[in-house]
Amino acid sequence: MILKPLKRFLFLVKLFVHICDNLAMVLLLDGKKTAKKLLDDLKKQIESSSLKIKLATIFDQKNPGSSMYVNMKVKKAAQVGIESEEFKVDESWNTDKVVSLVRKLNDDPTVSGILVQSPLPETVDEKIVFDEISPLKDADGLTAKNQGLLFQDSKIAHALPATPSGVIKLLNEYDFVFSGKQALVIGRSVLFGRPMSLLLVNRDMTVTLAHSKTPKETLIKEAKNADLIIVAVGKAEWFDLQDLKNSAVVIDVGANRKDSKAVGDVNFDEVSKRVAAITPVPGGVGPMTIATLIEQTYNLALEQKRRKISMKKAVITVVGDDKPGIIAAVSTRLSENQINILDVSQTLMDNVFTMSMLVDITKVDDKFQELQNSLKELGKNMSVSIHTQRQEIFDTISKI
Ligand SMILES: Nc1nc(=O)c2c([nH]1)NC[C@@H]1CN(c3ccc(C(=O)N[C@@H](CCC(=O)O)C(=O)O)cc3)C=[N+]21
Repeated sequence: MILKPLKRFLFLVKLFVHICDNLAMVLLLDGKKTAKKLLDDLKKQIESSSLKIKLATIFDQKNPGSSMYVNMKVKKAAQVGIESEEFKVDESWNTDKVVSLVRKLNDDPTVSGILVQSPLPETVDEKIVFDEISPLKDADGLTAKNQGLLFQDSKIAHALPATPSGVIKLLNEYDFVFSGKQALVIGRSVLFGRPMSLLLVNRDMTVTLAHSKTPKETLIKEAKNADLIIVAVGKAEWFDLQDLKNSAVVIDVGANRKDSKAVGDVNFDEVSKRVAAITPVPGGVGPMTIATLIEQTYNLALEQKRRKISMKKAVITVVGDDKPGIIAAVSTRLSENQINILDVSQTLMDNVFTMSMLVDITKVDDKFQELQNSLKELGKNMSVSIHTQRQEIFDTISKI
């Protein structure tokens, strides 16, 4: 008699466990929502900063994926108040031509950030192009300088590769604990796998970086022990290993198309049944990549403004009889001294040549007098008068 209620109770417990087992208990890591939160916050900051921010994008116009992703980035940037300028390249471009374009954008003070969308046409060596971007304008964090700072786990502020950084932000949003845990990253690209594994090592994880030459048995063994599995192999629904920790978190970095639908690198239906949390595609890593790129463009604009304020400037005036070679001689002397010309104006009145230049003397600030004398001497040799003054003097005069 006393056994009956107990049996019934045990049956209910078993039933409950069975139902829980079969319910989709997996937590979806919502990149769309997290990215929106980040961008809403950024929009407010940009509005109150009243900065004029511009992102320049370079991409292969014939690559359908690139056009689509760049369009998405441009649209999201516009929503938070960042302007874009697009530069389309095709296979008629070689590496040198793209490098010249990047250099022009580096020197353009209206451009805050540069994004080179991968892949560029086969006629262009992409890595050379990445490294030509000024680290101060590297919105996607892919230059050797910025990846080197990541390698060093440097305290110096630097842009991070946008996709792996977006993954970290998403995991943080869900309070994922990194330290001491086991990670498996599959894919060793410069854009993603390499920087991703470093970001995790820097957060005290033990990381396995697997790739196309990793034997299947190794992959199976590593996946079984991993607390965090990140898949970036570029093959639709490729990851379908069954033997996983039920506490594992799976991040799907894939951006593939199947029957014109967006699908990831993970077989979602199979894997999501066996783990604790997973990112969906669409709506996972993709939106986080875009939000991170945009946030970094804003950070670059802030840093550029800070440097502009602390920049030391001088005004150089050249007056004398017009003769060929004056401009060339002065600009050569300036570039030998690592001085950048910020602005120039020239006039010729009754054969009297006048030129004024605004220059950046930040690098030679402590040798200002030497510079003054050197230019004065140069003027004497050409029978023109060259006068150099710090710009602060003009600022003070206009205040009086
Ligand atoms: N220098 C460089 N930086 C990149 O960040 C970069 C790149 N090159 N080359 C190509 C990949 C690809 N990529 C994506 C960004 C957003 C989505 C995204 O938001 N996708 C939507 C789905 C869109 C759809 O396909 O319908 C989503 O996941 O919700 C996808 C893919 C950035 N990439």
